[in-house]
Amino acid sequence: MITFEGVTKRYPGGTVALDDVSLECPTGRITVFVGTSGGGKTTALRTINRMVEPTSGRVLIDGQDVREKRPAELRRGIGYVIQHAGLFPHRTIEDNIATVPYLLRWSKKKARARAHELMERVGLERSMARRYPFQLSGGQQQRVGVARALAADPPIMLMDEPFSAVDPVVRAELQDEFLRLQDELHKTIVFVTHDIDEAIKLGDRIAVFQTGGRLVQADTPETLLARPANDFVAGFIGHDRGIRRLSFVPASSAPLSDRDVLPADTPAGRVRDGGGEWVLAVDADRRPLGWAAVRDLPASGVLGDAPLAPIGHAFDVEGDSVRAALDAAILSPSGRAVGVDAEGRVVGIADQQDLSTAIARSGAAVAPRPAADGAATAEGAAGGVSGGADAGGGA
Ligand SMILES: Nc1ncnc2c1ncn2[C@@H]1O[C@H](COP(=O)(O)OP(=O)(O)OP(=O)(O)O)[C@@H](O)[C@H]1O
Repeated sequence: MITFEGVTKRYPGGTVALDDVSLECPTGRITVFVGTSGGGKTTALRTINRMVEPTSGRVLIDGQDVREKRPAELRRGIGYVIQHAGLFPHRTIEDNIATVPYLLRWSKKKARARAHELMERVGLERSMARRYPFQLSGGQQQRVGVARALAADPPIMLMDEPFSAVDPVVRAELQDEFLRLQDELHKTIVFVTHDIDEAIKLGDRIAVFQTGGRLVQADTPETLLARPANDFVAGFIGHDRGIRRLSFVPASSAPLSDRDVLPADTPAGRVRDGGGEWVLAVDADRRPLGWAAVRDLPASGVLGDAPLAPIGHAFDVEGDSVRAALDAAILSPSGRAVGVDAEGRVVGIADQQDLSTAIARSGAAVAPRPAADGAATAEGAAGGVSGGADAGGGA
C-alpha cells in the first residue's frame, strides 16, 4: 500500500503543485491519477520514488516513510515508465531492457535472458533484441519501456502517461495487454493520464486532481461515475457518464425472452398467425440465423425460406455489460438484442425496455447529485478522498 499523508509541494515562487493530499493506493491494484493539466498528477507520482520531495507531509510504502531509504535503493523496487518511453538511443533493445539488472551487477548472460523473457511478455518479437530504439514504432518503444521497468521485478510501477504518444488503435492494444499483464503480475501500479476513458478502463481506483494540486475525489470507477463529488468531477467525467456507467452493469441482469426465438423449420403460416413484428430464426443448435419481418413471411413454406436480416452483434449474456447489450439492440433491425452463451447459442432476446428495466434495477439510471449547498458537496468529496465504504474495491 502506498499512502499519502497530507502531502504538500510548494515550489519556490509560490506554485502549489500539491495541496495537502491524503490518499491510499492499494497493493496489487491500479490507481489512476487524472485531472486538469497542471493539477499535480506527475508531482504526486514523483513523490513516491523521491524524484520530488514534499514540502510537508509524508509518503509511506507499506507503512515505511520513503525518506528512510536512499533514493537509489528505493527506486530499485519501483519501476518507472514515461511517455515516449525515454529509451537510451545508443543502446540495443535488449540492453535497454536490461538496464536495471546491469546496475544490479547481474551477469550479461542472465540480464539478457531476462530481457528476452520480458520481450515475450510484453509482445515483442525476439528478433528485435539487437535493434536500436529508432528502428521501432512508437507503440513498440512503449512496450520496451514497460519491459525495462519490469526487469528487476519491482513490486511497484509508476507510469506517467505511458500510452499517450501513440495512435488510438495502438493505444487500445497497449492498454489491453497491460491489463492482461497485470492480471498475471499483480503489481501495485500508479498510473497518470489525462484521459478519463483510459482511467475508467484501467483503474481499480481513480484519484481526480484539480488545479492547485487538490485531490477532489478518490474512488472506484463505478462510484466516481455514480456519485461525482462535485461539479468539477462531474464535468471532467463528461455528460455521457450515464452511458459509461452501463459498462459496469452486467448484461445477465437483463430479463430475456425466447418467445420470438423460433427454429428455422417452423411453418411460416404459423408464425404469421402468431402476430408480432419480428422473429429470430435459429438453427437446430439454437445458433442465430437472422431476423425475419413477420409481415414479409410467405403464406406457405418455413421460416428459414424468408429473407433474413443479419443480427449484427449478439451480446454475451455472461460476459458482457448492459452497455454492450444496449448497443446491440440499437443497431439491430428489430430493435432487440440477441443474447448468446459462450458457445454462441441463443439464450434469449431483450428489447430496449428490458434493458431499461435492468438499468433501473441496478440503480445506474439514478445518479444522485450532492445536495445543492456547498457543505454537502465538500462532505461528499471528503468521503471519497478518505476512501469511503468501498476503499480498495474495484472491477
Ligand atoms: N520544477 C518545478 N518548478 C516549479 N513549478 C513546477 C515544477 N514542476 C511542476 N511545477 C508546477 O506544478 C504544477 C503541477 O505540475 P504537474 O506536472 O504535477 O501537473 P500535471 O497534473 O502532471 O500536469 P500535466 O497533465 O500537464 O502533465 C504546475 O503548475 C507546474 O507548472
